[in-house]
Amino acid sequence: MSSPFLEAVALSCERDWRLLFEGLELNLSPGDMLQIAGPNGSGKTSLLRLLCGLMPPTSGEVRLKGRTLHSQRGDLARNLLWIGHAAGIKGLLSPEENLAWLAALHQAASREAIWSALAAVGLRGFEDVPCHTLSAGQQRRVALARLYLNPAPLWVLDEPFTALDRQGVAQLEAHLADHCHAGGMVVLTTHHSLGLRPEGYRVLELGCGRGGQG
Ligand SMILES: Nc1ncnc2c1ncn2[C@@H]1O[C@H](COP(=O)(O)OP(=O)(O)OP(=O)(O)O)[C@@H](O)[C@H]1O
Repeated sequence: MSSPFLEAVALSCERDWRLLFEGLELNLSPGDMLQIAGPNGSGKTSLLRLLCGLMPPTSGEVRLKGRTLHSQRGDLARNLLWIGHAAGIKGLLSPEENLAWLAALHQAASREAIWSALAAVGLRGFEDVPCHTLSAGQQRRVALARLYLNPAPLWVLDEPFTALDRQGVAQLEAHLADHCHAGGMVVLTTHHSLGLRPEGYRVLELGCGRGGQG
């Protein structure tokens, strides 16, 4: 049997001497969407950071296509797109400039592709204004435009619905579901109840002792 695309094996995470979770197991294969749920401080963001290799686990390991994450750092950018809780964009740069350098971390994008991604998230006409002049929801939309540019199969998203209006939430839900239907994968945290759930949707609840996906 082939390995899952992403797998966490006996994962434990301790921060500031506090054990957030231990023995956590999860796996993702094409088409899957995994929502990490749990109360504030239960370790959702910490888990996403472990899955992206942004910090090491206290014990256990994360495997990408059957191989431990730290042995294949070079492949990570091709396989995984991380969008953190903060929009992660530079206020002095325009949406186009932000997306150009963020895309270049994975694969350079043409100006046409960037403008079309910005149009897809409703930012036509805002391509070249400094991002600090945009509203919170518009800044979030700039970050989310990366989901229209990046070919990585696995998207890891920390609170992606933050600051979006109702139309933005519906559009993002549809885009995530389309990605999964096309064989992509999504891991996300959100306190929002997803209205649109692809077939491979599951929830992993933190904050109730040992981890494990339900
Ligand atoms: N940089 C850090 N250094 C030390 N401890 C941290 C750090 N970041 C988070 N923690 C601690 O780890 C615990 C879990 O934080 P985390 O951000 O993973 O929770 P969360 O479930 O995502 O919370 P929320 O729902 O509020 O976003 C918290 O107790 C927090 O204080």
